[in-house]
Amino acid sequence: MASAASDLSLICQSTIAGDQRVDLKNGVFGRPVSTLEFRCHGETLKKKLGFKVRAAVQVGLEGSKSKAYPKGLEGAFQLDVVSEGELMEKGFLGLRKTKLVCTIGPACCSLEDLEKLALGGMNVARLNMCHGTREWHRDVIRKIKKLNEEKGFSVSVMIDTEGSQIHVVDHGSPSSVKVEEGSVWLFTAEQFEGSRPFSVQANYKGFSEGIEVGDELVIDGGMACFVVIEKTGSDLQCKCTDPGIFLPRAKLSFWRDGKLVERNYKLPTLSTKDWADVDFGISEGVDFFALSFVNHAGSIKQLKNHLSNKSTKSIRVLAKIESLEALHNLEEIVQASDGIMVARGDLGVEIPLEQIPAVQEDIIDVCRQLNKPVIVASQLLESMVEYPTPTRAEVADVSEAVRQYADALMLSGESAIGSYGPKALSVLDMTSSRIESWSRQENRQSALNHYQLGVSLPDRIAQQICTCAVEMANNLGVDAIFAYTSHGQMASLLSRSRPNPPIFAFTNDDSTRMVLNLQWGVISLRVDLSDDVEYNISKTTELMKSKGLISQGDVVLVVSDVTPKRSTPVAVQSIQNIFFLELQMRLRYKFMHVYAEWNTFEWNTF
Ligand SMILES: Nc1ncnc2c1ncn2[C@@H]1O[C@H](COP(=O)(O)OP(=O)(O)OP(=O)(O)O)[C@@H](O)[C@H]1O
Ligand SMILES: CC(=O)C(=O)O
Ligand SMILES: [K+]
Ligand SMILES: [Mg+2]
Repeated sequence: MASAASDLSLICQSTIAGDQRVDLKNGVFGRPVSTLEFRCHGETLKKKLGFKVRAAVQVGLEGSKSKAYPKGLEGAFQLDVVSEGELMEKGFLGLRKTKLVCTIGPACCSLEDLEKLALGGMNVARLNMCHGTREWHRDVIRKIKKLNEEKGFSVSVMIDTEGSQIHVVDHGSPSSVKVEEGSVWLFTAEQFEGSRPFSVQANYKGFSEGIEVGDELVIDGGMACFVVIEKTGSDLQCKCTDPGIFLPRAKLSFWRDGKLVERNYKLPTLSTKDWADVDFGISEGVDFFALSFVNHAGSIKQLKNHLSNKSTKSIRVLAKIESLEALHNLEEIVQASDGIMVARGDLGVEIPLEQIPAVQEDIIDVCRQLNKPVIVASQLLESMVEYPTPTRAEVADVSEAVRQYADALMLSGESAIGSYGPKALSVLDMTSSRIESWSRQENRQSALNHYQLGVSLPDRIAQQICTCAVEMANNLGVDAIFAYTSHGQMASLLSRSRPNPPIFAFTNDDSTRMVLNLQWGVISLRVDLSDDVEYNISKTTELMKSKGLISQGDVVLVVSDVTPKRSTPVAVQSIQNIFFLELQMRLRYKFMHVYAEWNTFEWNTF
């Protein structure tokens, strides 16, 4: 261990040819800090390390018995029952990495149905505020919390706001209305009761602003098409050019010369109803808000600001990318948010469908660069709303999203109103596990084109350490990565590099535990952490062992962002100096937790 103290070089066995050097000499206050160095040593080092790491955990386990644990560490150890069962049954590499989100609706809102979904691997339950009453939503949230508490699940709750969008008013008429070619329809904002033949009410009176005769009106991204033949005031007479059907709340978009007519309706991203839904979500202790029809970073910042004033717990804000404008402002939106949903349903109303696959891949890529979790949503298994098996094309679509390393996949109508919700969930579960395993075998982990996330030195160090830790974990073939993390930052940085082994994130913060549910490859556990990392490692290893979750010979790589308390008081006059030293300690400290696993235990073993 002592050898690490003065020389801050991290030597990492790597199969990548050539030297990789990360220079941290820019330093703090103009003084050099140190150098992290990754060297490629080939087979010799690999063997040696492999053996020592293996020996290490065994020694760690034996040695831990004689240690007195600090107060607090004896407490709770919460791993959700589903991950525990999966781990027992399939081992570390059998744990699914891709997370699953289910939309809750009338078909799955009983306690029994929710339990079935939880058992089937639902990580996050989504409530769409477009549908259902306040009481219904409250009831569902409470049932999920009850299941978590009483049955040991760890299902997070997401509220998806209604947002503002131009659509057809639902008059409670038949679930679909046929549109024949050549038929002429009136589109109006004028309110009427019940259904009127060949008349459609739009939900917003400015729906036809800027629209001209000759423009194309597309229903739900192509369910039916019209051409505008007459405009009187805000009313439009439209003739059907491509027959199809109207579904309830069908969405309207206008096109001219093959391009979307982009109009600024000045509709708020968060309406009065949305704000009321947000406050309801806060009071019910939800974990995520997914903000519909985000167009720029401002609305995300506004909501985050509101949450930091109103909520005692940390609630994450996801931006739904479902408009052309959002695509124009993608990077600033991703930066401002805590995660993204690729909302392909509404996105397909604003961009041609054939562009969706490429746009999806681009969004996922930006999210990984900027280290934000991303959900791929809508129509993944649409045919399963009605049928018990998916189409081959749907399975291919799911596989593609997994292969692109999306953090999570989402069911909408399949679980909310379909007859085969749990079956659809198991299709997602099995398909993701299969593709993940194939990706590992094919060694398809593409090196991240490393976007520098942090600006400050500690942030840059954390990023380098996590990237390197994942490379080590993959190259050494370790069984699991343990991360000790208060706010989840370290766990998320590890997830960003999509390691082969699962990441067990031990956290002392309940909300961190729940929000990590959306992060690829992370299994979060609630434990009482000490500020002594050595004890954290010994204790959690022992607890995992006592539950039969790890055994002799397993190789675990440890990363920690829980830093020790300073034992000496800060002298104000030499504050610069102390900051410098502290940072060095921190660097050394973190560094040692990637490194220490072989260095410390080398010392223990021999
Ligand atoms: N709470 C609910 N109550 C009744 N029906 C629901 C509920 N949630 C979803 N649904 C049904 O499931 C379908 C798919 O759900 P989804 O959440 O994708 O809705 P959506 O209306 O397409 O809107 P969004 O664009 O916000 O996702 C909806 O069209 C609706 O019929
Ligand atoms: C999920 C959603 O809102 C959409 O796909 O439009
Ligand atoms: K919504
Ligand atoms: Mg939508």
